[in-house]
Amino acid sequence: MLVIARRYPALRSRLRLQVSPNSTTRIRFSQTARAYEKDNSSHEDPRKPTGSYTGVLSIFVLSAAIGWGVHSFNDARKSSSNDSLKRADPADFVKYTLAKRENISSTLSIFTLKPAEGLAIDAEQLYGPRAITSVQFKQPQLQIARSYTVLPRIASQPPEDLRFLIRKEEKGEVSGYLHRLAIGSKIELRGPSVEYVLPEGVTDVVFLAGGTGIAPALQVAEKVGKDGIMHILWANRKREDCRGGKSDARSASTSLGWGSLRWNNSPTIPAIDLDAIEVCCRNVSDDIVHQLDSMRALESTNFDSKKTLLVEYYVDEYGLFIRSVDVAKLLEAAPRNQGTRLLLVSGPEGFVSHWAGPKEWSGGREVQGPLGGALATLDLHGWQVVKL
Ligand SMILES: Cc1cc2nc3c(=O)[nH]c(=O)nc-3n(C[C@H](O)[C@H](O)[C@H](O)COP(=O)(O)OP(=O)(O)OC[C@H]3O[C@@H](n4cnc5c(N)ncnc54)[C@H](O)[C@@H]3O)c2cc1C
Repeated sequence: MLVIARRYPALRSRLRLQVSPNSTTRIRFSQTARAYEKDNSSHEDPRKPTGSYTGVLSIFVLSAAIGWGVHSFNDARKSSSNDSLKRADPADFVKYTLAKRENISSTLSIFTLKPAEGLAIDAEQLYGPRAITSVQFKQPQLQIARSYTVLPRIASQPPEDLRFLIRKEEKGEVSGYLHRLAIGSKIELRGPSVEYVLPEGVTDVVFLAGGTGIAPALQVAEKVGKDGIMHILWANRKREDCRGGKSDARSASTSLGWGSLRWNNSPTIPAIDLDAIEVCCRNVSDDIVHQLDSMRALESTNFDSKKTLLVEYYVDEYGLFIRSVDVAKLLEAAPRNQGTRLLLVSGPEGFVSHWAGPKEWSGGREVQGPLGGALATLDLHGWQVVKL
């Protein structure tokens, strides 16, 4: 039965709806508040104050009032957006409203959902510090569900909203249904399911992402942050799915030089000059390329200005494919740090199988299965491979 379920995704999810959802891991947050202490003693102005004390006092009172006002406004915003929402049990479906659907390309859209009935998926678990999570969407007529990976939050996003990158599959039951829904429709979600928990002390990540496999890559990038260096190799069938995306290898070869990146002597990833072979424009301001660019910019503002997030774009229709030889060189070039080195693979079944061999089913759950595919032929020098 499990073999049948793997071959026929629709049946697989039908089975899934009848069993309990994937176990979830509760992760505690340790919130670190940074205090910036100023030692003013060495910066005292020896000059006498020129304004009157009344003037100084009025400015002080005014600033205090504004400060209090801003504080209360923020508090009010927090309580209206978060505190009024109850956390849903991960096993129960909860209703969300489809607030926005932005078409990225002819088949890809970003869905923005808002809680509809005062219940919301537990954000602490969903965006937990080391958990890579997904959420199940229900197709109510067929009573089947499919998993989708939540995108990390962007600056303009209200905290209770959820964003997903969803491909409309040809004859896809759930993805087709979601793409047909009118704005304002209700959608039932449950979760989160924890797909993977990042180990402590990750210093290096290479992420091979195929199509929508970029969603978990974004989650990993956000969680690894500046603590490690991450290299995403993102393959798309069509340029329309990643239009505007510029590879770091290309900019490195022209302006920065590989020496300025942490992985010195880094590989001969082909300089992908996509701009030279196309004239394209971006029409969605909050698309995935934009989100990646923002993360790249954020993560290169560390003290030594070295980039900690690097992205290479590959496009099948232009004959630009990720090559095993490039992956091998990338793994080899990474410094032998003490920390954990992860080689993550995510995307459609065919993509994951090609690189790391198929995932397997065991006890009603999808498990890693043995390492196969192209990566099994490489010398991995201690890199741990994980199929997502
Ligand atoms: C953890 C996880 C996270 C995921 N995250 C995302 C994400 O962020 N974004 C995303 O777009 N997808 C994601 N997916 C994939 C997603 O869950 C669905 O598998 C995908 O949307 C297709 O579902 P569907 O119901 O639309 O298609 P299905 O109806 O399952 O069909 C899929 C394909 O199989 C074919 N097919 C279906 N039934 C049969 C049959 N009986 N015989 C032959 N062929 C058949 C269809 O024609 C179609 O091409 C994720 C999957 C997992 C497991």
